[in-house]
Amino acid sequence: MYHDKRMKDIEKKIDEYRMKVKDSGDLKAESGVFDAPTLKTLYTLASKGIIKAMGGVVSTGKEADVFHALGEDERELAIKIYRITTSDFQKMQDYLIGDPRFEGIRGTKKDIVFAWTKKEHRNLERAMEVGVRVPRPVTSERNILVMEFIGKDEVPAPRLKDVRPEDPKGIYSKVAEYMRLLYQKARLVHGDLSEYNILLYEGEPIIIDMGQAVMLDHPMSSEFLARDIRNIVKYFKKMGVDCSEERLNAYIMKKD
Ligand SMILES: Nc1ncnc2c1ncn2[C@@H]1O[C@H](COP(=O)(O)OP(=O)(O)OP(=O)(O)O)[C@@H](O)[C@H]1O
Ligand SMILES: [Mg+2]
Repeated sequence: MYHDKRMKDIEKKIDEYRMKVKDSGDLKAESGVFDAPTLKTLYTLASKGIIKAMGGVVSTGKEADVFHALGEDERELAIKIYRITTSDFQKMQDYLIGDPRFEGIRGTKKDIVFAWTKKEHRNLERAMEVGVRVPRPVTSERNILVMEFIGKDEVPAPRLKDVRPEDPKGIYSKVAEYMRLLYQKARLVHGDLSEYNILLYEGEPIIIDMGQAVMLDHPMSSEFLARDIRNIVKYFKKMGVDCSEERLNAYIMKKD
């Protein structure tokens, strides 16, 4: 076949990954991520020319694994692969409910994970459109989201959690502005915002992990916002920034 080589490269990378996984005795990751349908989806993305080569694992988690990859023009990509077998469907369904964009998504676990992947893609697009710095989404296909890799030469940017920012006050102001833009312009609440889901790249905060973000008319959106505010204020207070939940809330709510 004409795209044989590309596929072989991907296969090889995946085999290497499997080997690594086997060596560490962690078979869960292996069976959870690269099931046959996921492999097929990776092949589809490769045959469309979106993925040129798979790289190493960036992160393995409960719901998803993130890999490094190369795309067109050697551009670095992050490939987020949601697990079909081990994801928390109940939770996903709760977050999909009340979202007019995904009304009536029921069906199999697979359908829910696919809708979830698309939801993260759309949320990233929406956030980007209103000026929030997020990884630029490239495409999504079934349970795989392809996006801009935040980092350089296969090294991902650290999470806020992993570093002590030089200018915590400046970073706080940006994060507060992003929360406000999300709320006022995109009509979204992140829903899992904390130092775990903000990367620091070239001195700039970048918001990630938007799968669970909900629109303002979601029944839990106020609670999610209150929790996001609590997390952010707690973290930046620890970094010595003068901030409070009340003031951040007022700033987010302020209409201009
Ligand atoms: N676009 C990206 N560029 C670089 N690194 C990324 C990117 N997206 C995610 N990562 C890395 O992968 C990790 C997990 O990604 P993310 O937070 O989106 O998944 P998650 O839903 O939290 O997964 P889980 O909660 O199951 O671990 C992040 O903490 C970050 O280190
Ligand atoms: Mg995360």
